[in-house]
Amino acid sequence: MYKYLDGIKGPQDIKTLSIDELKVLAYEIRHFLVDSVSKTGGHMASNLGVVELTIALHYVFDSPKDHMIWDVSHQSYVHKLLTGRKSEFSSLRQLGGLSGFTKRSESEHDKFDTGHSSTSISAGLGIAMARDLKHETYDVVSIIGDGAMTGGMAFEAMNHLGHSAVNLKLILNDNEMSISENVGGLSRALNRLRTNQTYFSLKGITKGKLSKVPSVGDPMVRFISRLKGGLKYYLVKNGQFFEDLGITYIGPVDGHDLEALIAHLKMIQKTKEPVLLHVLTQKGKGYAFAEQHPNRYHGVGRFDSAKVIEAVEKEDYSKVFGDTLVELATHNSKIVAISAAMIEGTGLSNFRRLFPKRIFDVGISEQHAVTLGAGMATQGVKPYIAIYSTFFQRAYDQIIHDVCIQNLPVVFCIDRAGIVGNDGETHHGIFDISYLNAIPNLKILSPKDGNELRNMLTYSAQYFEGPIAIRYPRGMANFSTPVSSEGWEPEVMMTGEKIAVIATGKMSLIALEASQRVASEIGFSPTVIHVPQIKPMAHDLLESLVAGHKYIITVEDHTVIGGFGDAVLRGLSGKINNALTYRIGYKDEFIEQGDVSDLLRFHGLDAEGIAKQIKEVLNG
Ligand SMILES: Cc1ncc(C[n+]2csc(CCOP(=O)(O)OP(=O)(O)O)c2C)c(N)n1
Ligand SMILES: CC(=O)[C@@H](O)[C@H](O)COP(=O)(O)O
Ligand SMILES: [Mg+2]
Repeated sequence: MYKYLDGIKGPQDIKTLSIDELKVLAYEIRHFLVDSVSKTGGHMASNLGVVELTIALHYVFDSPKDHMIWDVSHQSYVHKLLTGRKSEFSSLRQLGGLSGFTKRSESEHDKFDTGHSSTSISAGLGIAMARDLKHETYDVVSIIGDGAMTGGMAFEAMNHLGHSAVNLKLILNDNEMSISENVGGLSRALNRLRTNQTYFSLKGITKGKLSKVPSVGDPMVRFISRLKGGLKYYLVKNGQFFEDLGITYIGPVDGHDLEALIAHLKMIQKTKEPVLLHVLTQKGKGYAFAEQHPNRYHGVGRFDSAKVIEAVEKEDYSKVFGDTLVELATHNSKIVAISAAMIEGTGLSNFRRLFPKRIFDVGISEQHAVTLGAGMATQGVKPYIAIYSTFFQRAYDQIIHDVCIQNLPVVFCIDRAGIVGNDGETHHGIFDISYLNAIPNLKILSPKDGNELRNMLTYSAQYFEGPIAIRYPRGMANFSTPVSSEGWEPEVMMTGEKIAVIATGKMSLIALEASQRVASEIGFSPTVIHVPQIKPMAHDLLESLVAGHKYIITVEDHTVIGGFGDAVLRGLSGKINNALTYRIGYKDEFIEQGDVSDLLRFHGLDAEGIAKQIKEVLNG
């Protein structure tokens, strides 16, 4: 039971609370978040950091009339709590439950669907421009983290915003962290703003005066906007970069001081030009374990809130990748690793520890990461660019224009290929085969297990004929199967008749399990073939392996539109004696959130579902 939080049905309910009551509300929200997220999993530390900021935003602005755009929106839980969604938190990120991100379909208070980083300024500017075109009046506020601010889209949008002089308000939520420590020149510049001694000696005066600002006519507001020297000079000096772009910089302000936040937000509410309020927050604030280890508490599974989450290394595909790359790099000084703000997630922490000069965290800039690797490859350096499948979408032109046209020996290590689970539709990696298969010169590999991933990486270190993409899924790696092919030719995993089941990646083992089920249930054995190399595909060999089969079923953890099945069947077309063909994978739709096992079952991609479809095909 929470004294204030339980009574919040919408933002109007916090507007009547006093500052002291809002402080109690902030405490209650943190308590609720830790309790609730420990049972469902979710993004913990970022939300704990924005409790006061979100309260202050909803206190000052008038949602849903005013529009708030949360960048990435992994930090939007407090916003969801204040907009009437508390009772749904037990379903957070589960199949059919509350999303972990903002969704327009979920609430009138969610103004844009996000999940990928650095879109909030573009989206906010688009909304604000549409508002002006329609002669409407409301405020648009984009809330962007210091990590998300490193993304190219944010810079492109600020460049446009300053020039267009549209009334858009930016809140820079600066906690000095991306998922791990934030990097880059911008991060250093923000650090200078935070630690400027002149500023802190004046901070008391600034805050004291600003917190008394009641309206646009207030002397302090006029004072700030009129002065060319003094305080204005001093504020301008602090945010020179933004000011030069045409965006008024205000701050920094303590993001856990409700009174100061409210005063500053009221001040920017009055401006009609582009303005950025720099807010300093602490990631994980108020929960000691998360304060000490903000990266461990960035995205969590279910956890015991009374104990710290230990940094255990899971035997997942990312670890296989990271461990293998360390082994390869130990013997080959030309190997380097490139990551776009995902060192931990992609399994590169040990690599960074052992080879700090040969790893490059470029911030949230997948496009730059790819072209950076291309530049290195022209000089004989061997870059391994590790990016999640979903974020790799960002770099499509760079993959084609900068790597594949020049046929450069870059290795793309595509983590989280296939469905990822609870992050949902913005994060599933179910399009990479479709979008990569069309690109000439690119070799695409898709291991069935951890052993095969290791061998593919070893192979890639000796491969200089062009670029390679190796795609592997989120989750624990299987090591139980021997790797029979080093040339990545199709591998017959089970010899049978009539039906040929052709799969790739982790689905090969699931298809094998399904086929073994069918064999033990009804005594019928299909042929099961694993295809480790999707492009170029060994169609001639495949043709001979499926000869005489009446039905061909392809299986992939990917969309069937332009996916693996299409690639198999395109190459076999006209050569398979009118065999009937079926594609098992995701239909032409975005896939919802949920545990991976639930989603596979729901879409007929678990062993039981595939076995059922094999039997249906057999029975006509
Ligand atoms: C294009 C893209 N690349 C990578 C990510 C993964 N990612 C999610 S949150 C995050 C860090 C964001 O840092 P910041 O904006 O400062 O928010 P904080 O977590 O510190 O609150 C990253 C890298 C993403 N969502 N989108
Ligand atoms: C919000 C975001 O994009 C990341 O935090 C993502 O949720 C990480 O996913 P993994 O848990 O698979 O590393
Ligand atoms: Mg941050």
